Amino acid sequence: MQKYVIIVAGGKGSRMGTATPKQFLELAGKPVLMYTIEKFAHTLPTAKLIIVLPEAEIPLWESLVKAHDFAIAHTTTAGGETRFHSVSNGLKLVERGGVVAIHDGVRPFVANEVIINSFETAEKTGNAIAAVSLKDSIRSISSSGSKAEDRSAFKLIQTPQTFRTDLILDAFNTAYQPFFTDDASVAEHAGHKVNLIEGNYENIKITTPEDLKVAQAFL
Ligand SMILES: Nc1ccn([C@@H]2O[C@H](COP(=O)(O)OP(=O)(O)OP(=O)(O)O)[C@@H](O)[C@H]2O)c(=O)n1
Ligand SMILES: C[C@](O)(CO)[C@H](O)COP(=O)(O)O
Repeated sequence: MQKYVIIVAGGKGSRMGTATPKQFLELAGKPVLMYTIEKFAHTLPTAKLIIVLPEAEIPLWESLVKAHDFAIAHTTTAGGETRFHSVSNGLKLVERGGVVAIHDGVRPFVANEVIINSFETAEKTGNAIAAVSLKDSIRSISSSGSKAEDRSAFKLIQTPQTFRTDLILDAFNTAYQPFFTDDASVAEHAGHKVNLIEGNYENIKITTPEDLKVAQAFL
């Protein structure tokens, strides 16, 4: 089966608060997005890599590719208003009959084993969604205050979220809903049972400034 990887890097990074979107910020002299692409390229050398970028930042990416002599073959496409729209644009470059991992460009520390397991599981079952258990206590919040909850009833959801391409192409053939915060929610909305696989705790989503300090430590 042909393997595809869609790396979504079409966001603005508003919570990071930097003028340059976080996916292009450098860690030890190299943009975050290059680390993420390298991880997939080295783990799955035959996969087709599709990188979704903010339309206005495509020239910036092209200049970074030149400046860093970045030689990994990939196709770029423009993102959309939300992550759902960016994934939809990436899926336009994917054929039926394959398997596709959808991964956040700002999660450079995904483990090789997680990537491999996600493809093996998705090929067998239709989908594989990386997740980890909570380490902190949790409380639900309501107008009357807060209440302790059973953390074993919850998981933190990561990417990659990997699917047979027929399943996810059909699932994304729907109107955007605000609760589509990831690809699993789109597949579930289309009636599919979501299969969780073990993620890795280093696989943080670089979102706010302190995450950059953690990322430095993981290099
Ligand atoms: N319209 C969008 C929004 C997000 N993403 C990508 O989805 C991933 C996870 O999103 P998030 O961390 O929320 O990134 P941003 O939307 O850029 O951040 P913020 O919400 O702080 O603006 C990121 O790699 C981001 O670039 C995307 O491709 N297109
Ligand atoms: C896809 C995701 O990374 C899974 O945890 C997450 O849902 C993205 O959320 P965000 O609202 O774009 O930060």
